Amino acid sequence: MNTTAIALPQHVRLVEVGPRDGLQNEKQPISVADKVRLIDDLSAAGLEYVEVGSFVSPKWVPQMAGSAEVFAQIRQKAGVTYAALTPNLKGFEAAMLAGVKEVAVFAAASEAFSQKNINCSIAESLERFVPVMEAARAQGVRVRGYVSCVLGCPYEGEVAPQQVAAVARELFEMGCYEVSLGDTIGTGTAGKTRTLFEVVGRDIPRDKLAGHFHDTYGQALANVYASLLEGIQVFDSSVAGLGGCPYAKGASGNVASEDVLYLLDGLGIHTGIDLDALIAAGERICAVLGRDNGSRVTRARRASA
Ligand SMILES: CC(C)(COP(=O)([O-])OP(=O)([O-])OC[C@H]1O[C@@H](n2cnc3c(N)ncnc32)[C@H](O)[C@@H]1OP(=O)([O-])[O-])[C@@H](O)C(=O)NCCC(=O)NCCSC(=O)C[C@@](C)(O)CC(=O)[O-]
Repeated sequence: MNTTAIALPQHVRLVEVGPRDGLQNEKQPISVADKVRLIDDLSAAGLEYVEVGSFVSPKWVPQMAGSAEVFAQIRQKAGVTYAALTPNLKGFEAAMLAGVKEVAVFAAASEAFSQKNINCSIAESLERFVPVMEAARAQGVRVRGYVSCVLGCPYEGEVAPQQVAAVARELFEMGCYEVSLGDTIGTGTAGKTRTLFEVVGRDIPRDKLAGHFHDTYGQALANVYASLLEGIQVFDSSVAGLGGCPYAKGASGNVASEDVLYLLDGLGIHTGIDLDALIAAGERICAVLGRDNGSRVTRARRASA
């Protein structure tokens, strides 16, 4: 592990995945109006990137079925990227019809998770992405890439960083402008996170990598900090810590956006996001869902108010 001191970045971009990763696993129906309100609250709070939904099979992830309607109704703010997940060409075409300007493809570093999540092997998933990348290039649409299970798999256990690097490299070489490394089940620790970015960073410039940490084992903020030390400047997070993965039993939500923002604010790192507005957005959606707020910062603020 390279432990040489690295200057922390002055600016970090948060990719808000709450409306997609956060809500995709909710069992109760959530109205289009509530999703739209959440997304509009998030952009108003200063988030520059919001993952709005997915164009996946409604049989697999029913909660994302209304993504086209959500796209049609959000108030698109200038300078904000509104993205969607597309697992194949069918999803990409549906996203284009809905007016989506940026998409994400998602692969896994573990074969078993790939089968459970998208019903194909890693190699087959990468083949499916080729026509998506071609269509995206032809239409001037940017594509972000995800790799799941980068620090552990619910079915296979340990995942070697070299295995993650191989999948990430494929995504990058096929044209993903950024690859987000997902600790899907939140088992990663700070040391493993640093090693992961050191290994993947040999093939892909670090300013083309992002960290995506779930907080199942309470390690997500430590892993964000470890990633900052490795020169990573983009993090996926979910307002109020919403979420969990339908194909990773027991996985909790992403690290709460409010808590990451508190960390970054404390380090003097600029994000352009207003913490109070973000807290209000999280409280509002939690009231709609009737669930506890997963942000420690919000809970602490509430307790001291
Ligand atoms: C990938 C498939 C579609 C393969 O599913 P499949 O069953 O192998 O696909 P298929 O091509 O055989 O098609 C089966 C049916 O699905 C339809 N279909 C086919 N494609 C689409 C589409 N795009 N949109 C809508 N419908 C679609 C297709 O038309 C057909 O419909 P039928 O004839 O049975 O009525 C399926 O497995 C799927 O939708 N999986 C979704 C998985 C998902 O969304 N997981 C959560 C997101 S990933 C994640 O959360 C991790 C991440 C990114 O956050 C990072 C991390 O934390 O690790």
